[in-house]
Amino acid sequence: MHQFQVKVPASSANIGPGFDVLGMSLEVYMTLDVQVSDDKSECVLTYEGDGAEEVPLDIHKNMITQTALYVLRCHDIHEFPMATKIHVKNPIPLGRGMGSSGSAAIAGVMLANELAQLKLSKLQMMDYVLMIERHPDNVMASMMGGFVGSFLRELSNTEKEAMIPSASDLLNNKAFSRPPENMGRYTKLPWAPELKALVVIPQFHLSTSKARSVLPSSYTKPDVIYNLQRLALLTTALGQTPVNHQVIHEVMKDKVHQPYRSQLIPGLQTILAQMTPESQPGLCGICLSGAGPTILSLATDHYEEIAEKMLTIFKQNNVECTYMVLSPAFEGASVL
Ligand SMILES: Nc1ncnc2c1ncn2[C@@H]1O[C@H](COP(=O)(O)OP(=O)(O)OP(=O)(O)O)[C@@H](O)[C@H]1O
Ligand SMILES: N[C@@H](CCO)C(=O)O
Repeated sequence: MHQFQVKVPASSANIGPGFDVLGMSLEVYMTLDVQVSDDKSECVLTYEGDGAEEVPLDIHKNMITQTALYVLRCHDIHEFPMATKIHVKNPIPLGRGMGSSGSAAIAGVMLANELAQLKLSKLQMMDYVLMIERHPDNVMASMMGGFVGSFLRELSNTEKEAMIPSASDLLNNKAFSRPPENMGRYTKLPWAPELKALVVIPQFHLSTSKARSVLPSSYTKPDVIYNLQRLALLTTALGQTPVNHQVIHEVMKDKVHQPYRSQLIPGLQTILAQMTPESQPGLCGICLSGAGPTILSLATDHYEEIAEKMLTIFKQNNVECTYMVLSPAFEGASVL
């Protein structure tokens, strides 16, 4: 019997001004325990954790196994080995801005790579992940680990054609396209050891597609400059010890996505306006985590007080929340 475990961290994307550029992995992990035996039983998927009531267990409908089947199809393999048992444990909240879909796509690609012994490198696996996720910030951080900046290289016209089918059509086997090679480029950025991520997670779902649909199709020059200036400093400010709380607070501000998404997240505007390093000892910066509704705060201490203040503001807006204090998952995704 062949047994292995796929382990993929959650992630937080954007980190303020780095829309679709910056991401950090978070040390809360989805795991897949996989057993392949040579008896004649069916492929079985079981699941526990967040989303257990809603996530399909049919391997042709579940995003993890659909992604694995897409990768296998690209290698002329059309089904899982017969007796594959996959047990998913998922503590990553679905549809909340902690990269659940990116982690699921990575888990699926790593599952296929291991089952079929494809011997793809992490960057080669990222090509398949990017066919599903399309923007690199969450998935590059989850796969590579730590605090990461990334972009998609420019594609030729032929390569652009490979990207025409939607992720949904690729996953549902309604279209077939191999990914362009070496699409994703990344760099790991420094991270000060005293910084931790506090994620305050509202108990409602916000899909990334809905949160992207409220964004404008163009931006004013002052707003673009506002973000670029902050982004440049942010990439080094988060790696400097001792951390400068005030500088980080200023450079985590954003004018590209948060102002538009705040209509979808009651309480976000108040949190951004009221909570500063001056009012909350230990707090550095605050931003929307990914597409939201989770709020990411970077802080050096007093995590509980910061969280309680946010929970109070959310409660005044009739939103219940939970929270976690997490370090970056520096090693990224792995197969054990
Ligand atoms: N473990 C999983 N198993 C199956 N499907 C999943 C899993 N995790 C996520 N998904 C799919 O991804 C969807 C959520 O993706 P979405 O991009 O909207 O949010 P997110 O990835 O949690 O947030 P963000 O991209 O803002 O960080 C779920 O509704 C589900 O369809
Ligand atoms: N950069 C993405 C992250 C969420 O998947 C967004 O904010 O839409």
